[in-house]
Amino acid sequence: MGTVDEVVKESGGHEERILVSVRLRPLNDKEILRNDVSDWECINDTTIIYKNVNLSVTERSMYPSAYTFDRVFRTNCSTRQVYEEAAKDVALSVVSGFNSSVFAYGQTSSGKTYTMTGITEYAIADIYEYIQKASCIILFESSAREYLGRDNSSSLSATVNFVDLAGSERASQSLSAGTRLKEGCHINRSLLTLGTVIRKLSKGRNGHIPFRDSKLTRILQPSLGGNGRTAIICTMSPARSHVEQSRNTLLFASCAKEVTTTAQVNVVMSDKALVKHLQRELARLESEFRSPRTSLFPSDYEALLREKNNQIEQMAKEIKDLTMQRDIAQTQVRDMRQLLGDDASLLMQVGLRNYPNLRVQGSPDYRSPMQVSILSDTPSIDADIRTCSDGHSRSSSEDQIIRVPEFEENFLPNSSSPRLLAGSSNYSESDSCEGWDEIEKQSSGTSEDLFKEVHCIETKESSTKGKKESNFSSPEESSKFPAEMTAEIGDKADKATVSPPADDYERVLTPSLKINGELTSLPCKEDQECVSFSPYEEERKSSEEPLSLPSKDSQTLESPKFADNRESVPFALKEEKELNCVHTFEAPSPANLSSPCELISDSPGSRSLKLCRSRSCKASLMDDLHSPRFKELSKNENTPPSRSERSVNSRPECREIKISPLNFTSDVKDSQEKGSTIYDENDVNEVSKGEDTTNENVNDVDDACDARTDETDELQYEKEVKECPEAELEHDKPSKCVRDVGLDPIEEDLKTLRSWPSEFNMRQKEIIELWNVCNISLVHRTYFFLLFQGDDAKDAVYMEVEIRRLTFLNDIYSHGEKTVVNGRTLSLSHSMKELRQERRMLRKQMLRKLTEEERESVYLKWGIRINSKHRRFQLVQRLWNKTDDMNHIADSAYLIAKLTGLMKPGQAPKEMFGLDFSPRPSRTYSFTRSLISSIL
Ligand SMILES: Nc1ncnc2c1ncn2[C@@H]1O[C@H](COP(=O)(O)OP(=O)(O)OP(=O)(O)O)[C@@H](O)[C@H]1O
Repeated sequence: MGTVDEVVKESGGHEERILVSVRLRPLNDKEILRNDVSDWECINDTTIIYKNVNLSVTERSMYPSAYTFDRVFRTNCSTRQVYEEAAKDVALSVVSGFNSSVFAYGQTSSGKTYTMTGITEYAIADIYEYIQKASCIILFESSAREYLGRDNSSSLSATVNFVDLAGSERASQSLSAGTRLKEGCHINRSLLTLGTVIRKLSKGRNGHIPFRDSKLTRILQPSLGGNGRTAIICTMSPARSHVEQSRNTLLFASCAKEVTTTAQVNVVMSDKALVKHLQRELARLESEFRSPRTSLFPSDYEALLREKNNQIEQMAKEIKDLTMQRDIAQTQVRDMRQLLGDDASLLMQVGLRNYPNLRVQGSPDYRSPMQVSILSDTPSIDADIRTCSDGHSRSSSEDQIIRVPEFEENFLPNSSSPRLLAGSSNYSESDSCEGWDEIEKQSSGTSEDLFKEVHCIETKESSTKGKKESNFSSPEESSKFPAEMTAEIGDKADKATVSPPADDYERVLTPSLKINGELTSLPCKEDQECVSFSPYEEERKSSEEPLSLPSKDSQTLESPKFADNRESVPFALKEEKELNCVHTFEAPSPANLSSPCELISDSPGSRSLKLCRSRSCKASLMDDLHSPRFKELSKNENTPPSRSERSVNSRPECREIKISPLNFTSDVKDSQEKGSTIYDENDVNEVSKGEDTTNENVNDVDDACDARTDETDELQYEKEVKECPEAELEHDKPSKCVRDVGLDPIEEDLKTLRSWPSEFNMRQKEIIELWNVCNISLVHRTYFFLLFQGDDAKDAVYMEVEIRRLTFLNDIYSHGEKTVVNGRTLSLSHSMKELRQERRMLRKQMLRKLTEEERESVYLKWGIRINSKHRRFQLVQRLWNKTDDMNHIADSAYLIAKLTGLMKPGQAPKEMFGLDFSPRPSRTYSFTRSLISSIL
């Protein structure tokens, strides 16, 4: 027999027969005394036989001699054994919710009470044991239900009956009378009814079952009627004297053996539980009805499985990518830590060589927390920051120097930002660091030197008599051009010979003809190309594509952006070995406003290039010729009031100066030896002092300028201003005419330098405001902001260019107009769109460039909740939005520099903002492409 748990598990609602057993008791003392014999014998566990050999043939034919039941117990079997094998299974069904009954059936004194007493005791004991275990379980389940909020008030309800029937007895044998006899009759009737019911039940449930014929059968109906398990233990005496009762008992047992019952679990549920159960069932059925997935076919399961597998693969890839990113980040952190662990000399080396100084404007005590936070891995930063702060914009080496890490990664300014000019776009292929190294090699110390060289030329030029310079440089001798030009001015200033440029050169210039001393503007043939040098220019479509060369540019100091494209913009200057430069202006017609320069010719066979060189001319490279700002500037205090009255046609005094190739080196050397650097204030003063001498040497040019004053019409003037505004200024100052050709910026810059710090701050704020209004690229702003800190006098030029450019854009945008630059339409909406794209890029870069800790630090600093939903979006939206808060501006710049892996500012070519004074690297360098690759 199994345990209670096993019984519970095995209980089921299936049809089964009544378990019938027979227990044979031993002869009792009375029977023994009577010498009664035992005629019954259990031959095995299931069969009992009648062994009286004295029966007649008739008796033998009437009564079977062997009876088989579920279990037969011999006389020596214990009640415990009877219980275990004949009653326990049924009795313990009650704990599983089945009704159960255990009967003891047999004649009087056959041992019914003797058997049932034991069985009941054992059964109760087992049930009690089960209840004890179950109580713990139920208690636990109740707690769980309570915890889970489940209401399960259903319970099992079953009964177990232990029935000790009265024994049937023959009235004759009991010798009872009176009430005892009457009782015996009722008992026998009940037993008879029970027998009848059993017999009928054994034949099936067809027909009427007389359960109500006796109280006994009415009571036992649930146990016999089907919903319950029943075990009948028939007890019998082995004595021959009771053979008839024993046969009846066995007959009863045999009938009972045929009776089948179908026991079912009796579950009792409260109304509340029933309602909830039904509601859940209803919800489940509705869910199945709505969701076809619950009734998926095998094919659907396959598709679902494939989908899940794909998702798993996708997630595995993402995990792999994230792991790789994490490893990279860890490597970077490790490298930085190693860097931190290096000695100070190494830091200095790294800082000076590989991390060019980035000058940062700041208030005296300004120190950007953001900077410290972001660049905390760059040890030199803090030190540099601490040692800085001069109180205002940098103007010396004591300025704050910020080293932005990851400068090996270049960045790409937004398309709306000024692009690298032609030369800049032709840097080399991939190794940006190498490119920078190249720049450094070629221009170490360099831009300054060359700038000085240029101004030395100007100084020297100023010392020549009546000579004017042209800044054209032949492609073959670009680096020498300024000197050559200067020399030519010195040698042939009075020749006014036309040096016809080659076609290609002519193509990029807006020529104007000067015939018999009169200049005639020629339409610019390549306006678009000329404009392409504006700051709005997109990167060149191809490095091989000949770049348009505005005459202004060609007049300006040697520009790297041209140097790289010299081969594609061949000049005839070398062949001609002379360059005519006419210190005069052409006032272009409105149609030719974009014409940056004019080509003049005074003879059919030759043409003179009217070259106007001035700072403004240089600046105009980056400015739009239509810029109203330009017009305003042209009317500034440095502009003689009479300039607007000049006429192009009345410039006889503006001689054409034939310039032949010069020895740049020697000239530069001479100039440098004289210390005539344009931005050296002392030198400037010297130049100013030497003004008279200069004037004497250039009288003819001065005369020309004077003469022009009376003939200039306003329109022409404006055109001139747009093209060569500074040069025009020189015409207003005859006494300075020649010197001004090269040195007019000096005086202007000199004035500026005297109040430069405040001037710088003012311009910087103006630029920042305009950036904001015009939706200029944040990367461009950042680069410009970090690059130009006012510590260099020539920054003024760049800032002026930037202001003009932005003013122009603002003017266009404020009128809702568009402008087309190099085939590209610029408008406010377009700039806004590009700004949004750039912000998206920056958002992505935050994940790539900043560690999680850094990002959290940034969020905290910028007042953004770390767990807010669109925290990166919020952050990029705040960048550069407080134009009046320089701390905010600096923080924005540092963050963007970090995100974009800003290029090495100290080595970055400033010409990307329109001007350049440094030589170009000989090798090509796809700077723009490297920027793109660094961002994408
Ligand atoms: N298996 C047995 N082993 C030994 N003695 C037994 C056994 N069965 C019954 N007896 C004895 O037989 C006598 C009669 O038993 P019991 O009272 O249980 O019979 P009964 O069937 O209940 O009679 P009644 O129907 O009158 O109640 C008792 O003294 C009992 O001890």
